[in-house]
Amino acid sequence: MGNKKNRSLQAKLKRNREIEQEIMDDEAEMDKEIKILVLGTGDSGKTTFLKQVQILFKDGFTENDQRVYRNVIRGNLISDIKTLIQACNDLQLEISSKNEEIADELLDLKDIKNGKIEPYIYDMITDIWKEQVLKTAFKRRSEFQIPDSSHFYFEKIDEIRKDDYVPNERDILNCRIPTSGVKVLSYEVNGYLWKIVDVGGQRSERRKWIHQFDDVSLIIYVTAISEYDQKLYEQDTVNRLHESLALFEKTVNNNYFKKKNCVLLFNKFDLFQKKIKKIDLKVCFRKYKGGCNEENALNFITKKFIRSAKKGKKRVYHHYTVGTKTKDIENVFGIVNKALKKEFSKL
Ligand SMILES: Nc1nc2c(ncn2[C@@H]2O[C@H](COP(=O)(O)OP(=O)(O)OP(=O)(O)O)[C@@H](O)[C@H]2O)c(=O)[nH]1
Ligand SMILES: [Mg+2]
Repeated sequence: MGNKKNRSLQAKLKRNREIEQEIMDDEAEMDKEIKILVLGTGDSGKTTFLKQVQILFKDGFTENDQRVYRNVIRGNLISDIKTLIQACNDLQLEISSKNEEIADELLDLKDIKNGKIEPYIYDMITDIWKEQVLKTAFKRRSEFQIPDSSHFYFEKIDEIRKDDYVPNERDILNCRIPTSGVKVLSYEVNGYLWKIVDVGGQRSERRKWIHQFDDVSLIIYVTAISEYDQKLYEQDTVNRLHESLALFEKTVNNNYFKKKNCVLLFNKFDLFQKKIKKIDLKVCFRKYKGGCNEENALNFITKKFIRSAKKGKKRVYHHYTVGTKTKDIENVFGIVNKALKKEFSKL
């Protein structure tokens, strides 16, 4: 009788210990940190990805963010119009005589950072943007450097110039500020602490990457596939997609990430779809023979990237994205969870 009681007590104690251990394991798992490093060349869409994370997993943009972006958007209006006027001059696209003076005056303007632009300057930008040659220059933008989204802001200048203008999500997602240094976004989801690390992708920024290589759970590599006919901002003799492919190969095969999975985002898919109808991928890859066909071009680029990852324990998941579409990035997290599932069982 006594033995039976004793056995039952032992079993209870054993079960209690098991439960305690399960709770401890759970807590240890909860404390686990998921560090995702977002890499890629400049202008590929890394920071846009982080902005989407802020919308999806944090509370979106603060009033301070909105103020900062408003000032940048206004400042970009000036620097981008100057770039377009200069491009017209360089490409010998003649601005009509009635706007010549305006063009010269705008070219002489200093860049602004505080978001304060005189009304007559907004008027000048509005007038000159009506010039057909500026639009022609914008269409030829692969021959010089200007953000793809600049026309979006010229089109809504009447709203941007208002005293009470507050940029909406779309305005902020399209706004270009090249990253310098490292930015980390942290949040808790599914019982894990997520740390998403954004770095600058331009050549001078890449030497800072190595300081972020420890304890990485996953790499997200962003490449802008629409850039196949564009040259680097840093060196105007180098094709942007060639640079991105070479950097991907170097990154994904780096010893640090040998055993880490990678999610490869073929970004700027919207711009790619428009471009491939007119510009053959041959301008970038001489061996490509698929013509101006979206599927052929996409298959060719996808294979080039996937094949450059050496076979090993890691896996490269790929996905086509429009970085400015929140739904697209939400879908990426389905893949991210899959890629991390082995290590983080709660996902
Ligand atoms: N049309 C379009 N624009 C995009 C897409 N993804 C990003 N952009 C825009 O591309 C520009 C550059 O994006 P960023 O996220 O700043 O690029 P980045 O990789 O962080 O660049 P660096 O900080 O210089 O390394 C911004 O104006 C974005 O709005 C996309 O899929 N489609
Ligand atoms: Mg950036």
